[in-house]
Amino acid sequence: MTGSFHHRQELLRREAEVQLRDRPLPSWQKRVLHRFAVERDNGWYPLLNQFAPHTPRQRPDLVLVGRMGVLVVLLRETEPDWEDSRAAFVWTAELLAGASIGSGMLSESVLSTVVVHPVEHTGRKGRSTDHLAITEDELDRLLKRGEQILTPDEVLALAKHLDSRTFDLTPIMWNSQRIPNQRGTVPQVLQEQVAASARHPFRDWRYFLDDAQLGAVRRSFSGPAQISGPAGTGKTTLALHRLAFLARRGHGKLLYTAPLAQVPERAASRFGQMAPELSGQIEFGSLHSWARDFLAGRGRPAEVDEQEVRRAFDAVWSREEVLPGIRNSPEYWKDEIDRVIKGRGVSSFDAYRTASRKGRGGSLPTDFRSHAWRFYCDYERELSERDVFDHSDVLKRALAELERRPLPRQYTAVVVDEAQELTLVGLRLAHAISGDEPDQLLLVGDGQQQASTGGWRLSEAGISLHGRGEVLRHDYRNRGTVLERAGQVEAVNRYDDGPSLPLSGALAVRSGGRVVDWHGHDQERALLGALLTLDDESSAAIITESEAATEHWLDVLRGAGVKALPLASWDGRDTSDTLVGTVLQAKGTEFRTVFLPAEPVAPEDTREDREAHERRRLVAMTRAQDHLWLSHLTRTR
Ligand SMILES: Nc1ncnc2c1ncn2[C@@H]1O[C@H](COP(=O)(O)OP(=O)(O)OP(=O)(O)O)[C@@H](O)[C@H]1O
Repeated sequence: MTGSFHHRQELLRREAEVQLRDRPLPSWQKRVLHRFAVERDNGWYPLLNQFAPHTPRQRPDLVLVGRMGVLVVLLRETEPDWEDSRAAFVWTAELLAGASIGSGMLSESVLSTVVVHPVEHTGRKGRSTDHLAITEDELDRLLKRGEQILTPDEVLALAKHLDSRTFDLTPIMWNSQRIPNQRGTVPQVLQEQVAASARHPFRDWRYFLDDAQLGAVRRSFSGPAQISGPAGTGKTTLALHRLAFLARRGHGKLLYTAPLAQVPERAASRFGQMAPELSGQIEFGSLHSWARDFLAGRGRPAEVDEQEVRRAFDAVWSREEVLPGIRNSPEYWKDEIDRVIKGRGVSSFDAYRTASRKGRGGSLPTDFRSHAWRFYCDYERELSERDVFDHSDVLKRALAELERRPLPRQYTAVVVDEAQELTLVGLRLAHAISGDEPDQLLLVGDGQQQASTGGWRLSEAGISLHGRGEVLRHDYRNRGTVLERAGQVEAVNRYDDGPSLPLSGALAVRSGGRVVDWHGHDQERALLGALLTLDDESSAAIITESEAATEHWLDVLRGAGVKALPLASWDGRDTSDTLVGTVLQAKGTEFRTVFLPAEPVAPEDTREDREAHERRRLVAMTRAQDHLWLSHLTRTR
């Protein structure tokens, strides 16, 4: 066996020698090419640049397609400029842009650039932003180690695609005409993969996109744009791919932000799994932390003293007279200040009287606005007497500062995820950060998942989409049964500025799944029982409405000896602990199994409260990939 293996290798090497004999290549390059040609039997397909060794500086000398992806190879005596290695990458990526290989469209993450130097090279080696530099004696490291991303059929399809797209690259040691396709039709391949994926995602989001996603990744927008689509349709995935795509085509900074604290942190961790070499080019942070750092950088106070702010609010609340006909909870009034008055940047009673309360409707008593305005003025007085400011003030100040003196260097792109949670001031700030170059601001969101109340129209922030809106519809996360149930939730979309699609219109990519409706008295026992029967590979979370319920369930789990972790302190990495947290903390997450216990919730006596509650329920349910457990507690009297 070993003998015949070596014999075959020797045969291939000799064949390569004959094929390359007339090429005026330096001997070290020939050695490298022979080595690659021998790998043909291990599923690597080499394509040589027809101009090699006089390959134009910004082109690859060789492209190698294999199960571990596509290698853009530069054979160089000295280290190439980063612009050259990037250009070689982009050139190859553009050739592959339209390649559809059964399970989807290929993302650029399957490509990587490698610079191979002769063995005597003494210069820099290792990984940089733009390439991996090695010497010829380290080729094994490249060809033998690594994750297998592509099937043999896909490898061949890609190699053939490259061969057919350019005269610059020619197959060495293989002939695309002579190798037939090995298996069935494209949809058949896809179906097989979906069916075979009972446990794991059937395709890796880092390498495969659908055509709507890929179109939006590559599309050149001539102004602010929006990506929408129901839960699980890959909006964040698309945004991350777009950032990588843009990062590879420029050297400016890019920003990914969201109006929620944990979302950017988790996105950063996903981006690190996809394109770690580009991580330094992209800033990930919440809009508040961006505003705070920006103000601090300009020498302006920016830290919010949360406790003092709470005391200021409580002081006003304790003096509050009950207003008949309106919900008298501190949360309601806090929301009115945060989302409507300060959130919309209203600065006078006259402006407030006529201000839109989009998404904060309900029939209000006639003197509601004057009452609320008085409340707000009292609160502001309390803040200033304590010499503190709140989170809304931080956004407002950052916006004012940016209008006074714009950023010295603009971002190449600004992505705002969970955009439906922005206040109007937040939206204006995001717009101001993105500057006035077109193609910079990308809003990513889904109105049906808006957890907070209140809203705006893009035009109020001077933004118009002019058709620059993409809607995704294939749900990659929720299995059919879970999607169907979540689609029944009446989550009213109050954010619908651009085109959108309700969850009930989404198409489940994966079928199956299970929804358990539990009825009974002792939900702690029932939930624990169900949790303990899950197999070890299942990631599980309990999602609650309130912080109090989160605390309760953490106690229940720990009391039963189950390892539990609050969602608020989870960094998004795989864990065997059961995660517990509120819907807001669960934004942007997903788990194989999700438990939704019943809990006493505050009476919802306004329409907007009821609507927000339904939307939060939809968010919670759509965190489940395979299995959803819903409690319908029969309360004992
Ligand atoms: N083209 C794809 N191929 C395979 N998996 C995908 C693809 N696009 C997205 N996914 C997977 O689907 C899941 C949902 O994706 P993502 O979080 O980007 O969706 P989303 O629309 O931002 O969701 P939500 O609005 O609910 O937060 C993730 O597990 C992601 O990896």
